[in-house]
Amino acid sequence: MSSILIKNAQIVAMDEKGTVDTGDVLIEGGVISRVGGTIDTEADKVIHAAGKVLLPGFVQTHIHLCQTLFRGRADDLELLDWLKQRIWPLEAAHDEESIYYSAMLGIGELLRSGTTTILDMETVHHTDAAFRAIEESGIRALSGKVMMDYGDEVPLPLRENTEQSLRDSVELLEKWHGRDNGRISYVFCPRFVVSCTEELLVGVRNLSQRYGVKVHTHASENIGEIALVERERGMRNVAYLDHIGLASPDLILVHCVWLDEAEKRIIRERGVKVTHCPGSNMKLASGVAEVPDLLGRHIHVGLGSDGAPCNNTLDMFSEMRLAALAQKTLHGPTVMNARQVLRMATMGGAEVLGLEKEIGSIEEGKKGDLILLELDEFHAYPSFQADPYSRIVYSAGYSDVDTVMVNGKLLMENKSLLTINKRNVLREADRSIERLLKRLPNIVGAVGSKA
Ligand SMILES: N[C@@H](CCSC[C@H]1O[C@@H](n2cnc3c(=O)[nH]cnc32)[C@H](O)[C@@H]1O)C(=O)O
Ligand SMILES: [Zn+2]
Repeated sequence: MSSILIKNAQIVAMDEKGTVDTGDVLIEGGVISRVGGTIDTEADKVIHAAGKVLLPGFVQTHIHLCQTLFRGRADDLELLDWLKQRIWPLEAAHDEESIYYSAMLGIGELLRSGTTTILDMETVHHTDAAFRAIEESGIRALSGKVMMDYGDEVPLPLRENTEQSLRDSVELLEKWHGRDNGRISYVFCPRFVVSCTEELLVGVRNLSQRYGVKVHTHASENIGEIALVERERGMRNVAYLDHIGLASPDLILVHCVWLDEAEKRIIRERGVKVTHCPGSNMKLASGVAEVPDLLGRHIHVGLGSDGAPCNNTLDMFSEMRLAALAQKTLHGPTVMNARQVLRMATMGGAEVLGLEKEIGSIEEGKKGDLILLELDEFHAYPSFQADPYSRIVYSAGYSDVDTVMVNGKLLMENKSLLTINKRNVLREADRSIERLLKRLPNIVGAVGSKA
């Protein structure tokens, strides 16, 4: 049984009590076995962490690894142009290799900046390649192929047959769900109501119940979407999802910017989970989700950066900052304080994923998903009696993360990734997007070379 002993860290535990304490943490067999005080024991590895901050790894509850290769290729566009002229054609041009490097590029960025768990929505095809990247990298992930079987504007290569979409999903589920002692999970990912038939959504509901697997979808991101759903399905978006039986504790809705009172009640009463993506919502001008209101209703809300082309980083520090500042602009400076935001980035995300007993805080019995921040820098000083939450949320950043572990396995040490060959991934990401852009005109004639 391998063990890691972390010595003299400032432990910001993110437990219910809000423990902040300087001391040692022992991880044995991938699990946190002791927290706090001085632990004098032998360990396979000892990390001297004096002056560093020990945190639970960040949990991001909405990512599109398959879109990391499209970073910077869909900026400053109207949302539907963003989606239909750029993202869908680009996704349609993916092959196994480009999916793999898109995922590796994204995971490299996520681990480098302290994210240890993700909820990831892939594209229609080649999802095996994303799972391979997830498996090799060591990140904790729930992932699934996107499902879309409806809509004239969906490019043909992405437009699925209903039965086939369900079958392909189950095939991936049977192959990947529960891999590596549950580090990898499958999740059903119908893209959003506007691109799914009712038959598909009901099929997803039945399979989710049969296999005990979660469902993740975009919902109520923009005004046009909810109007379209209301026109076509005769109900508001979340009300419709409830009507067809999808609203349950296993449903994770991302965005939820445009909810009415009845929909908020549905979410609360059915135990539906919510993901907030402030960077994406601001960049695509979707609106500002009513997060303080949702939290006030005891709805579980996690944070995510969405795909690289609508953010454009996958950095949780940036997302935390935006989550706080966006609400202050609207509701005054006292809402969304630093501790609340950090909770959303850790325990809040764990609750959204149903993993609150396993990750999200530093407590005995939880998995060794931990990060260390090295804050010995101008931007994080003075450190004298500094409020740790303020320091982490408002001052710290991407490059301060220096150690990352998942399941007690070191994935980054001294700012160097151990499971990902950075040089190779950067080079192959460039080659992959170059080849993908060459394929693009053949796949979707309508898309110009600028895409
Ligand atoms: N990041 C996400 C979604 C971006 S599209 C943003 C929103 O546009 C919505 N949408 C898609 N097609 C239409 C449409 O034809 N009219 C109005 N809204 C749409 C859709 O529901 C989604 O919430 C992704 O990569 O899939
Ligand atoms: Zn998204």
